[in-house]
Amino acid sequence: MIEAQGLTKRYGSKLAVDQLSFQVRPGTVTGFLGPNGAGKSTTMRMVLGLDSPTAGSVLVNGRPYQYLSAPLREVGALLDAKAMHGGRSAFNHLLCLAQSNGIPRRRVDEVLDMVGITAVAKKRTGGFSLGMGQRLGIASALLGDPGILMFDEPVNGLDPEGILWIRNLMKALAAEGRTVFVSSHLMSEMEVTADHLIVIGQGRLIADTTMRDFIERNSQAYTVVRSPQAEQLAGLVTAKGGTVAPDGDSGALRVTGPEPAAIGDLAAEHGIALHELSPRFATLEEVYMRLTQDSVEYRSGTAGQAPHTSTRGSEA
Ligand SMILES: Nc1ncnc2c1ncn2[C@@H]1O[C@H](COP(=O)(O)OP(=O)(O)OP(=O)(O)O)[C@@H](O)[C@H]1O
Repeated sequence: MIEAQGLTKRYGSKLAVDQLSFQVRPGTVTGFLGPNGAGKSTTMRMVLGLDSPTAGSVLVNGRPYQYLSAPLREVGALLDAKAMHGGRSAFNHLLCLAQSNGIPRRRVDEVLDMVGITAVAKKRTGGFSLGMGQRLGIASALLGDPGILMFDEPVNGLDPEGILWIRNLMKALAAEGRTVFVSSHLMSEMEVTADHLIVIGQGRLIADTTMRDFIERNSQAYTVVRSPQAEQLAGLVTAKGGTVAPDGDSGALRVTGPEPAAIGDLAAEHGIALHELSPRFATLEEVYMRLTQDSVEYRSGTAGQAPHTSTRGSEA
């Protein structure tokens, strides 16, 4: 468990983290989202004692990081994949870490195997690709078999196979009961990986909730309905208080108000054939862009445009 209480970090006149309070719990993947410069890395550095808070506190398993007797066995982190000695081999990099933390040598082989870089373990890390570097960084995080794992942008530089691997790894670590705290700018990836979200903007907490709640609360669900008797159905839905609009130029209707089941029942009662009845929710990206647009520090000309929607099961 990671617990931040009134966590604040000021760099000169810049308030990078502003009274953040949150808990990251075991057994789930918690996504940490926020625009560039929102304070995610600063927060993660404070969790690891690499930066000290200006005010407030952050505890790892109930204690400040500095007071953990075997830190690598309690929390493993991937913060900056390039932060390693390029002249050393992957094996030696991990061995040094293991030896200085009382971790047995065989664990080095285990984590090399887990992240799939055994074949290049004796090569100098200076020649590693970004993806191999990420895997080695993850191997370092896993070395102490810690109950808490923190990953800052872990899918950076990974190919689709690598991204899928990281997704499954994070889910598996959480399913083992570990605390998994991960930041990413890849919303589509976060949407299928994280169960819980902590969203910050300009150092302040914007949301701390489940993925499902975050999307459902902050977007209006609607149903796409396709029927050869669309006009008749539209009249019936409107009479019941629903709102009907064309769904783009697809010929389908976009119905807001009644649940899909109620629309289906209404159609059946009146002998209206349905060719499609699809519940739709906003994507995480769409909701995120809307909620964080006021706290974006660096903005390009097209940011926030062209929202997309996704088809999700009605249970989503
Ligand atoms: N050592 C530092 N000295 C001065 N300002 C800093 C320092 N570290 C971070 N900042 C500032 O604090 C703010 C938060 O930065 P931080 O790197 O934590 O954001 P972030 O959410 O991780 O951003 P990104 O998504 O771009 O990695 C930014 O405005 C940044 O410029």
